[in-house]
Amino acid sequence: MEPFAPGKSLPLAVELKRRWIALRNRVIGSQRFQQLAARSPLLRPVARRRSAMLFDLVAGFVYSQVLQAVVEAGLLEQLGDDPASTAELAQTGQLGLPAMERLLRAAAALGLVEALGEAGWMLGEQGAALRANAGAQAMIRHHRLLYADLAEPLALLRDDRAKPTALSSFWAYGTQGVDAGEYSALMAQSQEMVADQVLASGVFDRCEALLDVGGGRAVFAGKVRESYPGLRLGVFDLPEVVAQIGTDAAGQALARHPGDFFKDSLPAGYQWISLVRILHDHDDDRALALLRAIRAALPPEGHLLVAEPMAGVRGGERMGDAYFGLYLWAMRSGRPRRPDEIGALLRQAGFSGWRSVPTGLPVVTSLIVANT
Ligand SMILES: C[S@@+](CC[C@H](N)C(=O)[O-])C[C@H]1O[C@@H](n2cnc3c(N)ncnc32)[C@H](O)[C@@H]1O
Repeated sequence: MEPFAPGKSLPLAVELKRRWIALRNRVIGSQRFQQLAARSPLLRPVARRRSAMLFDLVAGFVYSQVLQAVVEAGLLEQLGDDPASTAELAQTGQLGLPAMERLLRAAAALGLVEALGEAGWMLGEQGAALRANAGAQAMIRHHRLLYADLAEPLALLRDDRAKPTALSSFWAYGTQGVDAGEYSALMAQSQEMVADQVLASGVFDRCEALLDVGGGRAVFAGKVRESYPGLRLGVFDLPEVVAQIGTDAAGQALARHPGDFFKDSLPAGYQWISLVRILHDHDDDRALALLRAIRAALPPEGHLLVAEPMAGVRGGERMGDAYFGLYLWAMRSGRPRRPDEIGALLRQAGFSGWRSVPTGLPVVTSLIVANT
């Protein structure tokens, strides 16, 4: 992107957009407009919504810490069915009474718990949704590492990914001899939401054989099996991860392929390959090498499914660009990509074409299907 030089002519569409943004920002930033909006019955709801959004940005870190305290203090489990008093909750969370009172009031303001007068506390709407979502709870606990890395965000960005971070140490699986158990468990817990989106899209309706590359403990493959019992399934992952796949009937029914996708060739004989939450973990050179290896393993009428939160997708911008943008920066590898950026890598890797497949929840995942 070239630096903007005043007076330099821009293409008409860009110039019109520049003028519109400049005018809008002057109006929104003017104190007179803000006072007018606050007084006008017509503009007041918009002004309130905008200031609430701005305040959420200002206070987001505090909200996340309240969330973490609620999860770690065991409040979701204790308030699962029956109400509990502040004193009971204080005992569970190992907090003093005033501290628990303060936490509960903060959690109530965020919809995590709800006061039941003298009878104590119950889960709020957000708390009830979160209690049913083991994956989200696992991510909240895991965020302790991300927030440690983000304590000085500018320092993290200026460092240009040179120094190890808490997240990069956590994800240094396999290659550096770190136990694969903890990260595989985290991935497995948050997989259900992703698998639901993929299966609802119907992309596998005509698939006969699928290899899930980077398939972890085969949670995704297991969900595919439930929806398509006749489908032949395989999982490729690092040897220590493949070794963790269960030995129950479902685990035995799939082919296990231990290996390193940057060093070993992928097994042939599968009409479809899936990459679920894999590509964005890797910088462009490694992502391209992986796509080339996949292209080489697929038959002439083969397909690749890429499933991950993507950048620039309407409804998923906060997850793709803001959350994963910073998460992967702190991890020191990978980046969220727009569908067209993934498409360009697919073309470079030798795929003949690709298409985006819409999902109901782009914050959970977007989908791309490529053809050989
Ligand atoms: C972010 S996890 C995603 C797991 C799973 N697809 C999911 O969505 O839950 C990345 C997976 O890629 C595997 N992986 C990382 N590097 C690998 C490599 N070089 N070769 C094979 N698998 C690898 C990891 O072991 C892990 O299971």
